[in-house]
Amino acid sequence: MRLGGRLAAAIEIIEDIHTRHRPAADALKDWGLSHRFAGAGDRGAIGNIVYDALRRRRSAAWLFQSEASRALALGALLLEWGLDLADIDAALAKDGFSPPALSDEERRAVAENTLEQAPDPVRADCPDWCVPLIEDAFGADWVEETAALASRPPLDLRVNPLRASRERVLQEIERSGAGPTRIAPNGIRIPPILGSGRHPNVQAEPGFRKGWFEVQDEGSQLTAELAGATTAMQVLDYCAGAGGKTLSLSAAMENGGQLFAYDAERARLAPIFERLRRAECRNVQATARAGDLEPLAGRMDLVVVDAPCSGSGTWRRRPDAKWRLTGRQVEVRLSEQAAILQRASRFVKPGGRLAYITCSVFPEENQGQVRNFLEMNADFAAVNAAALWRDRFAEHVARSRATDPGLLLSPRLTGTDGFFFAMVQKAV
Ligand SMILES: C[S@@+](CC[C@H](N)C(=O)[O-])C[C@H]1O[C@@H](n2cnc3c(N)ncnc32)[C@H](O)[C@@H]1O
Repeated sequence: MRLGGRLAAAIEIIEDIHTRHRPAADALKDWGLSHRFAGAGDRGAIGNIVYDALRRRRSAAWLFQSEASRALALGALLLEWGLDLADIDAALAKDGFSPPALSDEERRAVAENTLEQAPDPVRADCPDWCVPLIEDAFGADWVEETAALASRPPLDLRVNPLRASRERVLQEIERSGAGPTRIAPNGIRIPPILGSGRHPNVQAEPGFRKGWFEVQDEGSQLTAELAGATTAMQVLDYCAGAGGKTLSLSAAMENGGQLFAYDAERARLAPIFERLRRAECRNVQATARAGDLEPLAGRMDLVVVDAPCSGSGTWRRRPDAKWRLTGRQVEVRLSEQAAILQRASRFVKPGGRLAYITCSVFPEENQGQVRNFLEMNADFAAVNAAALWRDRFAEHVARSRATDPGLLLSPRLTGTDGFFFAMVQKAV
């Protein structure tokens, strides 16, 4: 397929996402199944147009003064693919499968509506209702910070030090353009792809099957590092999910101590068993039965709560979620988080710590939640997260944003997904 046909496919898929309110990944998968002639390169390029259109939806709509799927897809090419109108004209003219050529009205709209004149929420590419929340998080920088959440993400890997060194993994994937991450000690980054390119399928590498590395955003790696798990500890990962942080914690514990991985949803936890086996993590017991945790009450050195959240820090990777999210869903998350924090805190021993992590940038899910917890639990006090960061990542002190309590990571500050980290300690 050439660019014209790929553009036509992307328009069809964006239409499907909007009219049927479906996740982008599902719409792309269905399109692939019903267009089996399209190769992997075509599907990758079409996916890039769709995801770019969703990331830059308001900017694209502003340029064309239209919310139509066609405007969003064309906007993606102008805003993210480095093409101009002449490039698009040439691509459409060459390909019989192209959508109709640009109209005079479309050309006039693009000429008249530059992004410099656009209102802040348009340049930030976020829904209006989120603006007060994001402004509260980032103050005067909120437009630039939110715009960075609308950029293409890198592909980050975490090397498993139980199985391999970073140098060894870098050698294995050297053709991918990978290099060490800037901050995380075990991280590898393959930079964001350009245009129609695709990240390599790293999970097909022999090293992946041998447990040398996992796919994990650098921000997730950093929050797991900050939790400070060490060899002899008793640790509970209370919202373990598929185990991204569990694997990091197990490696930090050098397979020593005991690590309990719990998730209330059996299906979410299911992939952890294979991942633990592959990574040769031998200090982990995983369960979805809350009753199994009872003997651990009051005995944990460290409890990690990687709470369910709005996911607003991951909008680079899941831009469709940005437009589906509602204030009501955030409210539901807020009450879940408060309940989980309370329940998980029962397992902390006197003098032990609880790390609270989200992949949200909204203060009410983050420092607001921790403040409420501290108000209701006088036997806990905040640990200085900025000092923890300084101790571990001394060369990168200026990067994270201190909150009260906790700290925030973001694409613009740390080059990672948006993550919040806070630590509280129980009185002895
Ligand atoms: C952000 S995800 C965890 C991601 C995981 N820690 C990782 O690094 O891959 C949040 C998890 O919390 C789980 N969860 C939701 N409600 C819960 C509850 N009441 N108790 C424990 N886990 C819960 C969800 O099933 C989900 O897997």
